Amino acid sequence: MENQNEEDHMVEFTNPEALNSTNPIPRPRMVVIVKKCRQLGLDPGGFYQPGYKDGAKRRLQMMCLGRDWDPETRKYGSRRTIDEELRVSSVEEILRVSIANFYTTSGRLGLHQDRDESRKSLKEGLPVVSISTGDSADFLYGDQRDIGKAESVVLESGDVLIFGGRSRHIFHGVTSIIPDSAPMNLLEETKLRPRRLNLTFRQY
Ligand SMILES: O=C(O)CCC(=O)C(=O)O
Ligand SMILES: [Fe+2]
Repeated sequence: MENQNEEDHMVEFTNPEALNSTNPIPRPRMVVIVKKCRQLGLDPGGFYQPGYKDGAKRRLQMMCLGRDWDPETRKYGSRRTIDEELRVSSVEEILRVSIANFYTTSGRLGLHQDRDESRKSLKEGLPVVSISTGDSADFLYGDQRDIGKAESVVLESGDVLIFGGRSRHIFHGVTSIIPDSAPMNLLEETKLRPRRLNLTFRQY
């Protein structure tokens, strides 16, 4: 959010519901999600390795469903035609923005805030809903961009992490992917290579 003062960045982790990790997605549903992402990801307009403004590459593969987020300009553009496919999902209909990240075992995502959504969405603290599948990840979060002061939690396949309200502006990132930690039956049923797929949903 532009012109946000330092105080607005402060996050209090007093509301456990604002940042929680549970395991609510049943495996058959996960299989459907992973297969759909795999199919969309292989299409033109699917997964690609985004970069930073300075030319460095991010250490993950990304695909936007719903509005298209440009990691270089950090702005949302119009929808991609490929979206029509996933619009069958009611969650996507409501929340409008979904970004899929695909991590190999060397994948990482530095500490950052999700703050490119509309001023209204950010101000209201509308939650980011994050679904993890495949290999587990060491996920870091905190109220400052400081790895040394951040807390960590392992996100496993099937975990849903929700950060909204006062936790909407947490700094967060992925420090490592835990090799060979994906549930074997998920890999067998989806033919997903043993990697991590993360889906985030946001209201623009
Ligand atoms: O992969 C994750 O768990 C986090 C993804 C994320 O923070 C993002 O896409 O903004
Ligand atoms: Fe994020």
